[in-house]
Amino acid sequence: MRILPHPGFFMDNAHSGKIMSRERDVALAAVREAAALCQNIQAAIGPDVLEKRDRSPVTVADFGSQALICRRLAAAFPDDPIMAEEDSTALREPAQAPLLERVVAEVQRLAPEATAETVCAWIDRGNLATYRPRFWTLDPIDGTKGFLRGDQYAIALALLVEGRVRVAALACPNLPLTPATESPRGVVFVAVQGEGAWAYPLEEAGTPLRIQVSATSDPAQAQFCESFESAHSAHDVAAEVAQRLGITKPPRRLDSQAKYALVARGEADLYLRMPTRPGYVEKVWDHAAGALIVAEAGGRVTDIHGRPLRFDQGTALAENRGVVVSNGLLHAAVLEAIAGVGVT
Ligand SMILES: Nc1ncnc2c1ncn2[C@@H]1O[C@H](COP(=O)(O)O)[C@@H](OP(=O)(O)O)[C@H]1O
Ligand SMILES: [Mg+2]
Repeated sequence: MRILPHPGFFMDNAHSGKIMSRERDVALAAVREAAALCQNIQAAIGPDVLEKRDRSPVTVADFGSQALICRRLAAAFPDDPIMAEEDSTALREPAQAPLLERVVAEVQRLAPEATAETVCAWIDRGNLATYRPRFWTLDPIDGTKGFLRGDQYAIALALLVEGRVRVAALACPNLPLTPATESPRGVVFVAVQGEGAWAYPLEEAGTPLRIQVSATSDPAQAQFCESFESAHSAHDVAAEVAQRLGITKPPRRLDSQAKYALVARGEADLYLRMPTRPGYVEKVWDHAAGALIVAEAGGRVTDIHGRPLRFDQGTALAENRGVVVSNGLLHAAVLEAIAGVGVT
């Protein structure tokens, strides 16, 4: 694969750190394999699925992706618990037998030994719900709505040790490898704490590229991104914050943690996730991988009050409210604007 140069990237063949290298390699291979399953399923989604509001393709992909990743983690790190989004309870109900059959058939394309029983058992390896000193967190398909629309989605995997994200792998099958317009689609972002953030081609051949956040320091020049879905992030509130900052560029709206990736590689300067309803609490698997990738690319991640994200509270970010991601340089100004708008 041809790697297209871009000012936000630089090549580095010395990407061979030993710390966590096995975890990194396993995580990368696992999300690549799950991405192949998701791509097979997304390619077969026709307009009828959207018209009928048939969520079954994303359900099959969600379960299949989780099964494949948990299978790989179980083989490589049998003692590591996994906090993942799905569990097999609904899938095991007799009425769901046709759905389970579809999941098994998709998984078998990549893991021929799969059976209904092993698939359910792999999925249920992801049932950790409480804090552990070392655990993995997984969103098998982040951005389910984007997946169904044929837009952006991600497969997000992270290893947490003592509440800190140490390794992250984020596969974005529909995101171009680089921001260059002619770039091929499909990229995996990988970060190990202390070793920078890297963009790998989704397919196995190709050299990883180191990524960095932008150098934008004037808030008025900032490009921000936010959820496609206004139910996940208050677009009107973000617009008020943007106005206070003097931002004139319209927001880039896309699903999934691909938003973290855009900030990490300097394609966007900010990602704003403004709380919508009082009761919603963000989930660990929706942020852990993206947060390390941005931090290792030189950026900053906090909640709307400037607090670091707490990944030691179980499945929920119970101590946080909303999320603010920036290139670091803009962070203080954004938090001030949020406070000025009175977001709570
Ligand atoms: N009211 C809400 N506020 C914020 N996030 C929400 C939400 N309801 C659902 N979500 C989360 O938003 C995620 C998608 O984020 P985004 O809008 O950035 O694509 C969903 O993940 P899934 O797609 O894995 O279910 C879900 O966990
Ligand atoms: Mg998610």
